[in-house]
Amino acid sequence: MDANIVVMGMESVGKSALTVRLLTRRFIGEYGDIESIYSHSFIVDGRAVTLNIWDSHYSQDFSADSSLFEKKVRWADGFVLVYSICDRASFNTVSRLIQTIKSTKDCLSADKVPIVIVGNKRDLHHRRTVTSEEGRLLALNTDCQFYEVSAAENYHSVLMVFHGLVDRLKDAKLTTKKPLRLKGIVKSMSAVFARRRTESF
Ligand SMILES: Nc1nc2c(ncn2[C@@H]2O[C@H](COP(=O)(O)OP(=O)(O)OP(=O)(O)O)[C@@H](O)[C@H]2O)c(=O)[nH]1
Repeated sequence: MDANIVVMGMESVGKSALTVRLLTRRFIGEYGDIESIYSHSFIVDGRAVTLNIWDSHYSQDFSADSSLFEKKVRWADGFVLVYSICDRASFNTVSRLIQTIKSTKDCLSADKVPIVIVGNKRDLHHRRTVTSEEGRLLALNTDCQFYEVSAAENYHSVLMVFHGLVDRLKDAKLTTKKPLRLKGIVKSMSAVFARRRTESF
């Protein structure tokens, strides 16, 4: 299976940290201002899966950025929507994103859009402002999957997020590959990963 994934959420919630964790198993702390599409292959239930993962920038106003936002949404087969458990505004943003994504996708398939909601920075529980129950409830009400993770502390939980999304993609009966049409916007990774990119992630 081959699928396009967009990672979205407000600034500083840990979108790059999650993506880089999946790709390299590492947490490096600072990620700079990179927006890239990465290709990552792994085996899920004995089956090879390749995900093209777009670690995307957040735009305050989806409508101001509507054409790019729409392009991202249409390109994507599945979504990882990230908030920080210490930042309520980022949680509210995920809720808005879900509605906007569902209304941007075709009406017929809107209910089935594979979306995983991720509450990140679980290690900062002493600064928590969004409870786990709120995350779970949002997922329940919007027919999404929910995980709380710490990209800083744990690779396994991040892997589970992407496995969960693959399950959703399978449920949506996605089996065909779409070409990576947005290659032109791919920017080079930071020096940290430039070396690693020659290796297979
Ligand atoms: N404590 C903690 N810090 C985290 C975690 N994930 C990310 N961070 C930190 O949060 C900050 C933002 O992380 P990024 O991965 O750059 O966040 P982003 O959402 O990609 O941010 P933008 O590129 O600005 O949209 C960095 O200082 C990270 O080190 C986490 O799980 N726990």
